[in-house]
Amino acid sequence: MSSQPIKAIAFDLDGTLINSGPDLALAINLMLKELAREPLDMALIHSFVGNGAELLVKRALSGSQTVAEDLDESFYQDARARFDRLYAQNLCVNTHLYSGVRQTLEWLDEQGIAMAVVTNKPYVFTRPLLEQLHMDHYFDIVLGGDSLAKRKPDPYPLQYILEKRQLSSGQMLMVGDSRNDILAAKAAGCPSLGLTYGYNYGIPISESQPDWVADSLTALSDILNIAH
Ligand SMILES: O=C(O)COP(=O)(O)O
Ligand SMILES: [Mg+2]
Repeated sequence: MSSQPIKAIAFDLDGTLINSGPDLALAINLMLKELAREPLDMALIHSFVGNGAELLVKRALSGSQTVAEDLDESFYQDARARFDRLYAQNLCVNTHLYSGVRQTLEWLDEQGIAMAVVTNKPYVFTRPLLEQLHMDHYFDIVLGGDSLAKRKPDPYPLQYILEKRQLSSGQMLMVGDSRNDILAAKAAGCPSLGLTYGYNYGIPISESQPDWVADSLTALSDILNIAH
């Protein structure tokens, strides 16, 4: 456990704050339909989430976690353009905040905790999604998977925020559902909370050994050790 008080939190988005899996699956299956391919099972598509849109689309076209070696680049580019259009049209059909998220963000805001979003989702989808879900005002820093030169599991996005906020790594908590979040936190020297309900390639988040594991974001009040 961090010996320093937590002053800031970096939140992952997909599978942590919002249940975006249904709409990601919707857009992927609409893309496959346009390509005259069979739809994929929603759980399988969810297991492809975590490394951003490029790998999501490439995995979907391959039908597996491992991208097919013979996947044609121009076929991918065509499919990706279709996905980008279809996901932009369906960002918020079934996407919603997980239970306890809004109340927890509201409470953290009241406590003066500085909050950022660090997602691997392309930025072009991230900002409109936060706005459509009326949660953009909680975050003064929002980084998409393509906002900086490197993305999670690289620590660079977290180091970028620490630098901006003039904080040491022990003062910022990373909260996420994927091993990429925990790997980024460990590499940056930040403490981490792993949530059990999101998308982690079908693997329990505890295997990544975050400092804390919880079933709900409301656990943050205990972790931050501030009287609620
Ligand atoms: O879009 C993804 O692949 C993952 O997004 P996340 O980093 O918010 O979980
Ligand atoms: Mg996630």
